[in-house]
Amino acid sequence: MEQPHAPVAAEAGAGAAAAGDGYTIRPLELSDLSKGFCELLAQLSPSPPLSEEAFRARFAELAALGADHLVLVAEEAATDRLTAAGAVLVERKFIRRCGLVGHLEDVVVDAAARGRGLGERLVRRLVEHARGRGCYKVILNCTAELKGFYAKCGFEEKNVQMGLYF
Ligand SMILES: CC(=O)SCCNC(=O)CCNC(=O)[C@H](O)C(C)(C)COP(=O)(O)OP(=O)(O)OC[C@H]1O[C@@H](n2cnc3c(N)ncnc32)[C@H](O)[C@@H]1OP(=O)(O)O
Repeated sequence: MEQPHAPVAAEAGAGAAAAGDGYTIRPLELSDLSKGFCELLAQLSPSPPLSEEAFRARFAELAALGADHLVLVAEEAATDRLTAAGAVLVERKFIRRCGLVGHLEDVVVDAAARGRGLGERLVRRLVEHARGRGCYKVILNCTAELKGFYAKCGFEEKNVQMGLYF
């Protein structure tokens, strides 16, 4: 039986796309909890394993946002394991005639698969989704070490990032 997935799967540019390198980039599915999703996120930030209940609850919340929240993953055909993930959120503003802004978040490629162009492919798909939704820009926060990677993905440095942690 086909696994349920967020409604955004039907959006232009958001569906599964197989490439000749053995990876399929597609929207996150409920079955991805058992395909290494949490282990992948743990390479980005401390991220203890989620219970199936917690994962399902968050998945349902995000699915309710429709195409305004897209999580893409890359699955390796040979292993059925996830090798990359990333998300884009669409912010609905009043300024710019009720303009839309895309926020790129939580981009990660498994350490064993880095340097093969997967990160850039994933980011470009997420950007394409934001553009397709009508966003006038996509923004992100990253460390100075990652400026080169995001420059390769078409981004340029703008302003200063600030944070207030609780
Ligand atoms: C908004 C956010 O989520 S910020 C958080 C980003 N994620 C992380 O820091 C998690 C740990 N790191 C990773 O998961 C990966 O290293 C990523 C996502 C940063 C890069 O993924 P990769 O698949 O290795 O990158 P990819 O192979 O697509 O690289 C594309 C280009 O960027 C370059 N590049 C990759 N990483 C870097 C870097 N750190 N600095 C400079 N250039 C880089 C590559 O050399 C390549 O250039 P080329 O086309 O000239 O060969």
